[in-house]
Amino acid sequence: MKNSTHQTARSTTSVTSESAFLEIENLVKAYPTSEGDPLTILDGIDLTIARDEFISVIGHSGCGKSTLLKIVAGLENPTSGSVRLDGKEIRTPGADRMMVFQQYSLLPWLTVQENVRLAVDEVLKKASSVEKKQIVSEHLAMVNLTAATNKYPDELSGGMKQRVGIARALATRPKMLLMDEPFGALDALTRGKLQRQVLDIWEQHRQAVMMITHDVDEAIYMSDRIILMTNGPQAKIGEIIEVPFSHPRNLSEMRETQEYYDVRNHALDFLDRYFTQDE
Ligand SMILES: Nc1ncnc2c1ncn2[C@@H]1O[C@H](COP(=O)(O)OP(=O)(O)OP(=O)(O)O)[C@@H](O)[C@H]1O
Repeated sequence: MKNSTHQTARSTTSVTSESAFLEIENLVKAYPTSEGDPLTILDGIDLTIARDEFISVIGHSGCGKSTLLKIVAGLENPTSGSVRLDGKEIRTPGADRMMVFQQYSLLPWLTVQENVRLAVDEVLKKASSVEKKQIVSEHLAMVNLTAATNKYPDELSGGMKQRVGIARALATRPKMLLMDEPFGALDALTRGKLQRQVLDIWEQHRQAVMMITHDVDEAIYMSDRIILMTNGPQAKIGEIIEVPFSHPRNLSEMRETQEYYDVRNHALDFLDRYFTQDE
Protein backbone atom coordinates (compact mmCIF):
# COMPACT_ATOMS: atom_id res chain seq x y z
CA MET A 1 0.00 0.00 0.00
CA LYS A 2 2.89 2.34 0.72
CA ASN A 3 4.51 4.41 -1.95
CA SER A 4 6.65 7.50 -1.98
CA THR A 5 4.80 9.90 -4.28
CA HIS A 6 3.87 13.26 -2.79
CA GLN A 7 1.15 14.37 -5.12
CA THR A 8 -1.53 14.80 -2.46
CA ALA A 9 0.69 16.20 0.28
CA ARG A 10 -0.09 19.81 -0.47
CA SER A 11 1.65 22.57 1.42
CA THR A 12 -0.13 25.72 2.58
CA THR A 13 1.41 28.27 4.89
CA SER A 14 -1.72 29.98 6.15
CA VAL A 15 -5.47 30.14 6.21
CA THR A 16 -7.10 33.15 4.53
CA SER A 17 -6.81 36.39 6.48
CA GLU A 18 -10.61 36.58 7.01
CA SER A 19 -10.64 33.23 8.79
CA ALA A 20 -7.40 33.73 10.77
CA PHE A 21 -8.01 33.28 14.50
CA LEU A 22 -4.53 32.74 15.88
CA GLU A 23 -1.96 34.87 14.04
CA ILE A 24 1.73 34.35 14.70
CA GLU A 25 3.96 36.82 12.90
CA ASN A 26 7.73 36.71 12.64
CA LEU A 27 8.02 35.18 16.10
CA VAL A 28 11.53 34.92 17.55
CA LYS A 29 12.32 33.37 20.93
CA ALA A 30 15.79 33.46 22.46
CA TYR A 31 16.85 32.27 25.91
CA PRO A 32 19.82 33.64 27.87
CA THR A 33 22.78 31.27 28.21
CA SER A 34 25.57 30.99 30.78
CA GLU A 35 28.08 31.74 27.98
CA GLY A 36 26.67 35.24 27.53
CA ASP A 37 25.05 35.43 24.11
CA PRO A 38 21.38 34.44 24.04
CA LEU A 39 20.47 31.31 22.11
CA THR A 40 17.75 31.76 19.49
CA ILE A 41 15.39 28.80 19.72
CA LEU A 42 12.61 29.87 17.35
CA ASP A 43 13.64 32.10 14.48
CA GLY A 44 10.88 33.73 12.46
CA ILE A 45 7.72 31.66 12.87
CA ASP A 46 4.75 32.77 10.74
CA LEU A 47 1.54 30.84 11.16
CA THR A 48 -2.18 31.49 11.10
CA ILE A 49 -4.82 29.12 12.38
CA ALA A 50 -8.56 29.28 11.74
CA ARG A 51 -11.17 29.38 14.52
CA ASP A 52 -12.29 25.80 13.87
CA GLU A 53 -9.00 24.30 12.76
CA PHE A 54 -7.06 21.41 14.31
CA ILE A 55 -3.33 21.66 13.68
CA SER A 56 -0.46 19.44 14.81
CA VAL A 57 3.14 20.49 15.31
CA ILE A 58 5.86 17.92 14.69
CA GLY A 59 9.61 18.28 14.89
CA HIS A 60 12.65 16.65 16.43
CA SER A 61 13.26 16.85 20.14
CA GLY A 62 14.42 20.27 21.33
CA CYS A 63 13.36 22.21 18.24
CA GLY A 64 11.07 24.44 20.30
CA LYS A 65 7.57 22.94 19.95
CA SER A 66 6.73 23.31 23.65
CA THR A 67 8.21 26.79 23.66
CA LEU A 68 5.90 27.76 20.80
CA LEU A 69 2.89 26.30 22.62
CA LYS A 70 3.84 28.08 25.85
CA ILE A 71 4.06 31.39 23.99
CA VAL A 72 0.56 30.84 22.57
CA ALA A 73 -0.59 29.93 26.10
CA GLY A 74 0.92 33.18 27.39
CA LEU A 75 3.25 31.32 29.77
CA GLU A 76 6.30 32.67 27.90
CA ASN A 77 6.69 35.90 25.97
CA PRO A 78 8.28 36.11 22.53
CA THR A 79 11.60 37.92 22.22
CA SER A 80 10.18 39.67 19.15
CA GLY A 81 7.28 39.28 16.76
CA SER A 82 3.62 39.08 17.58
CA VAL A 83 1.03 36.49 18.57
CA ARG A 84 -2.61 37.54 18.36
CA LEU A 85 -5.72 35.60 19.26
CA ASP A 86 -8.93 36.98 17.81
CA GLY A 87 -7.07 40.20 17.02
CA LYS A 88 -5.70 40.69 20.55
CA GLU A 89 -2.01 40.40 21.43
CA ILE A 90 -1.28 37.47 23.77
CA ARG A 91 0.95 38.40 26.69
CA THR A 92 -0.45 36.42 29.62
CA PRO A 93 -2.39 33.19 30.14
CA GLY A 94 -6.15 33.55 29.74
CA ALA A 95 -9.32 31.51 30.03
CA ASP A 96 -9.70 31.67 26.24
CA ARG A 97 -6.82 29.14 25.97
CA MET A 98 -6.64 25.88 27.92
CA MET A 99 -3.74 23.47 28.05
CA VAL A 100 -3.57 19.70 28.28
CA PHE A 101 -0.14 18.36 29.23
CA GLN A 102 1.41 14.95 28.73
CA GLN A 103 1.60 14.45 32.48
CA TYR A 104 -1.84 14.66 34.00
CA SER A 105 -1.72 17.64 36.33
CA LEU A 106 -4.63 16.71 38.58
CA LEU A 107 -4.89 17.68 42.22
CA PRO A 108 -4.61 14.36 44.10
CA TRP A 109 -6.74 15.43 47.07
CA LEU A 110 -9.75 16.30 44.89
CA THR A 111 -12.14 13.86 43.22
CA VAL A 112 -12.59 13.70 39.46
CA GLN A 113 -15.59 16.03 39.53
CA GLU A 114 -13.91 18.40 42.01
CA ASN A 115 -10.86 18.68 39.74
CA VAL A 116 -13.07 19.71 36.82
CA ARG A 117 -15.29 21.91 39.01
CA LEU A 118 -12.28 23.85 40.31
CA ALA A 119 -11.41 24.98 36.78
CA VAL A 120 -15.06 25.74 35.97
CA ASP A 121 -15.38 27.85 39.17
CA GLU A 122 -12.21 29.71 38.23
CA VAL A 123 -13.27 30.52 34.68
CA LEU A 124 -17.08 30.57 34.48
CA LYS A 125 -17.55 32.92 37.41
CA LYS A 126 -20.98 34.15 36.31
CA ALA A 127 -22.56 30.70 35.91
CA SER A 128 -24.92 29.55 38.68
CA SER A 129 -24.05 26.61 40.88
CA VAL A 130 -26.67 24.46 39.10
CA GLU A 131 -25.25 25.41 35.68
CA LYS A 132 -21.71 24.64 36.79
CA LYS A 133 -22.74 21.25 38.15
CA GLN A 134 -24.43 20.53 34.82
CA ILE A 135 -21.34 21.62 32.82
CA VAL A 136 -19.08 19.38 34.92
CA SER A 137 -21.26 16.29 34.55
CA GLU A 138 -21.82 16.96 30.83
CA HIS A 139 -18.08 17.09 30.17
CA LEU A 140 -17.32 14.04 32.30
CA ALA A 141 -19.97 12.19 30.28
CA MET A 142 -18.33 13.36 27.02
CA VAL A 143 -15.14 11.51 27.99
CA ASN A 144 -17.05 8.52 29.44
CA LEU A 145 -16.10 9.21 33.03
CA THR A 146 -19.52 9.48 34.67
CA ALA A 147 -18.90 6.30 36.65
CA ALA A 148 -15.62 7.69 38.01
CA THR A 149 -17.08 11.03 39.15
CA ASN A 150 -16.27 10.53 42.84
CA LYS A 151 -12.95 8.73 42.45
CA TYR A 152 -9.59 10.27 43.37
CA PRO A 153 -6.76 10.54 40.79
CA ASP A 154 -4.73 7.72 42.33
CA GLU A 155 -7.70 5.38 41.77
CA LEU A 156 -7.59 6.04 38.00
CA SER A 157 -5.58 4.58 35.11
CA GLY A 158 -3.32 6.87 33.06
CA GLY A 159 -5.90 7.06 30.27
CA MET A 160 -8.65 8.00 32.73
CA LYS A 161 -6.48 10.72 34.28
CA GLN A 162 -5.83 12.16 30.86
CA ARG A 163 -9.55 12.11 30.12
CA VAL A 164 -10.15 14.14 33.30
CA GLY A 165 -7.53 16.63 32.07
CA ILE A 166 -9.29 16.88 28.71
CA ALA A 167 -12.75 17.22 30.31
CA ARG A 168 -11.34 19.92 32.59
CA ALA A 169 -9.86 21.86 29.67
CA LEU A 170 -13.04 21.58 27.57
CA ALA A 171 -15.45 22.35 30.44
CA THR A 172 -14.17 25.91 30.69
CA ARG A 173 -15.20 26.37 27.04
CA PRO A 174 -11.94 27.84 25.77
CA LYS A 175 -11.68 29.32 22.30
CA MET A 176 -8.49 27.40 21.80
CA LEU A 177 -7.19 24.09 23.10
CA LEU A 178 -3.42 23.67 23.44
CA MET A 179 -2.20 20.09 23.85
CA ASP A 180 1.42 19.12 24.53
CA GLU A 181 1.79 15.44 23.59
CA PRO A 182 -1.55 14.63 25.26
CA PHE A 183 -1.43 10.93 24.40
CA GLY A 184 2.35 10.49 24.72
CA ALA A 185 2.29 8.69 28.08
CA LEU A 186 -0.44 6.19 27.12
CA ASP A 187 -0.23 2.64 25.78
CA ALA A 188 -1.16 2.19 22.10
CA LEU A 189 -4.67 0.85 22.72
CA THR A 190 -5.63 3.58 25.20
CA ARG A 191 -4.04 6.19 22.95
CA GLY A 192 -6.15 5.10 19.98
CA LYS A 193 -9.37 5.18 22.02
CA LEU A 194 -8.64 8.59 23.48
CA GLN A 195 -7.69 10.04 20.09
CA ARG A 196 -11.10 8.88 18.84
CA GLN A 197 -12.90 10.40 21.84
CA VAL A 198 -11.16 13.76 21.50
CA LEU A 199 -11.87 13.77 17.78
CA ASP A 200 -15.56 12.91 18.36
CA ILE A 201 -15.89 15.83 20.78
CA TRP A 202 -14.00 18.19 18.51
CA GLU A 203 -16.05 17.17 15.47
CA GLN A 204 -19.20 18.12 17.41
CA HIS A 205 -17.86 21.30 19.07
CA ARG A 206 -15.20 22.62 16.76
CA GLN A 207 -12.61 25.03 18.13
CA ALA A 208 -9.03 25.96 17.35
CA VAL A 209 -6.63 23.23 18.48
CA MET A 210 -2.84 23.22 18.46
CA MET A 211 -1.39 19.83 19.37
CA ILE A 212 2.25 18.85 19.71
CA THR A 213 2.98 15.26 18.85
CA HIS A 214 5.86 13.02 17.83
CA ASP A 215 3.49 10.65 16.09
CA VAL A 216 2.93 11.22 12.36
CA ASP A 217 -0.07 8.83 12.26
CA GLU A 218 -1.72 10.68 15.12
CA ALA A 219 -1.17 13.99 13.32
CA ILE A 220 -2.69 12.69 10.07
CA TYR A 221 -5.65 11.10 11.83
CA MET A 222 -6.55 14.14 13.89
CA SER A 223 -5.43 17.36 12.23
CA ASP A 224 -6.33 19.55 9.29
CA ARG A 225 -2.75 20.69 8.77
CA ILE A 226 0.59 19.39 10.02
CA ILE A 227 3.29 21.93 10.86
CA LEU A 228 6.75 20.43 10.34
CA MET A 229 9.51 22.22 12.22
CA THR A 230 13.16 22.29 11.23
CA ASN A 231 15.73 21.38 13.88
CA GLY A 232 16.78 23.82 16.57
CA PRO A 233 18.39 26.07 17.47
CA GLN A 234 16.96 28.74 15.18
CA ALA A 235 14.11 26.45 14.24
CA LYS A 236 11.59 27.55 11.65
CA ILE A 237 8.51 26.06 10.04
CA GLY A 238 10.00 23.84 7.34
CA GLU A 239 6.78 22.82 5.70
CA ILE A 240 3.04 22.70 6.26
CA ILE A 241 1.09 19.71 5.01
CA GLU A 242 -2.62 19.96 4.40
CA VAL A 243 -4.25 16.66 5.34
CA PRO A 244 -6.55 15.70 2.45
CA PHE A 245 -9.39 14.15 4.50
CA SER A 246 -12.57 15.85 5.68
CA HIS A 247 -14.09 15.35 9.14
CA PRO A 248 -15.61 13.21 10.56
CA ARG A 249 -12.83 10.75 9.89
CA ASN A 250 -12.64 7.00 9.96
CA LEU A 251 -9.10 5.73 10.55
CA SER A 252 -9.57 2.32 8.91
CA GLU A 253 -11.03 3.92 5.79
CA MET A 254 -8.26 6.53 5.71
CA ARG A 255 -5.64 3.80 5.93
CA GLU A 256 -7.06 2.14 2.83
CA THR A 257 -6.30 5.19 0.70
CA GLN A 258 -3.16 6.11 -1.19
CA GLU A 259 -3.45 9.70 0.08
CA TYR A 260 -2.88 8.53 3.65
CA TYR A 261 0.45 6.94 2.73
CA ASP A 262 1.43 9.86 0.51
CA VAL A 263 1.05 12.28 3.43
CA ARG A 264 2.69 9.86 5.86
CA ASN A 265 5.72 9.28 3.64
CA HIS A 266 6.03 12.97 2.90
CA ALA A 267 6.11 13.83 6.63
CA LEU A 268 8.50 10.99 7.48
CA ASP A 269 10.84 11.96 4.62
CA PHE A 270 10.91 15.50 5.96
CA LEU A 271 11.74 14.29 9.49
CA ASP A 272 14.43 11.94 8.13
CA ARG A 273 16.07 14.84 6.32
CA TYR A 274 16.27 16.73 9.62
CA PHE A 275 17.48 13.79 11.68
CA THR A 276 20.74 14.62 13.43
CA GLN A 277 23.42 12.38 14.88
CA ASP A 278 23.02 13.61 18.45
CA GLU A 279 19.39 12.48 18.77
N1 LIG B 1 13.27 28.36 30.20
C1 LIG B 1 14.25 28.01 29.38
N2 LIG B 1 15.49 28.56 29.51
C2 LIG B 1 16.49 28.23 28.66
N3 LIG B 1 16.36 27.35 27.64
C3 LIG B 1 15.16 26.79 27.47
C4 LIG B 1 14.05 27.07 28.32
N4 LIG B 1 12.98 26.35 27.88
C5 LIG B 1 13.40 25.63 26.83
N5 LIG B 1 14.71 25.89 26.57
C6 LIG B 1 15.50 25.33 25.48
O1 LIG B 1 14.80 25.58 24.28
C7 LIG B 1 14.95 24.47 23.39
C8 LIG B 1 13.58 24.03 22.94
O2 LIG B 1 12.90 23.42 24.02
P1 LIG B 1 11.41 22.87 23.87
O3 LIG B 1 11.05 22.19 25.15
O4 LIG B 1 10.52 23.95 23.38
O5 LIG B 1 11.59 21.80 22.69
P2 LIG B 1 10.61 20.66 22.17
O6 LIG B 1 10.67 20.69 20.68
O7 LIG B 1 9.28 20.81 22.80
O8 LIG B 1 11.32 19.35 22.72
P3 LIG B 1 10.73 17.89 23.08
O9 LIG B 1 10.16 17.33 21.81
O10 LIG B 1 11.95 17.13 23.53
O11 LIG B 1 9.71 18.08 24.17
C9 LIG B 1 15.75 23.42 24.11
O12 LIG B 1 17.08 23.52 23.71
C10 LIG B 1 15.60 23.80 25.56
O13 LIG B 1 16.74 23.43 26.30
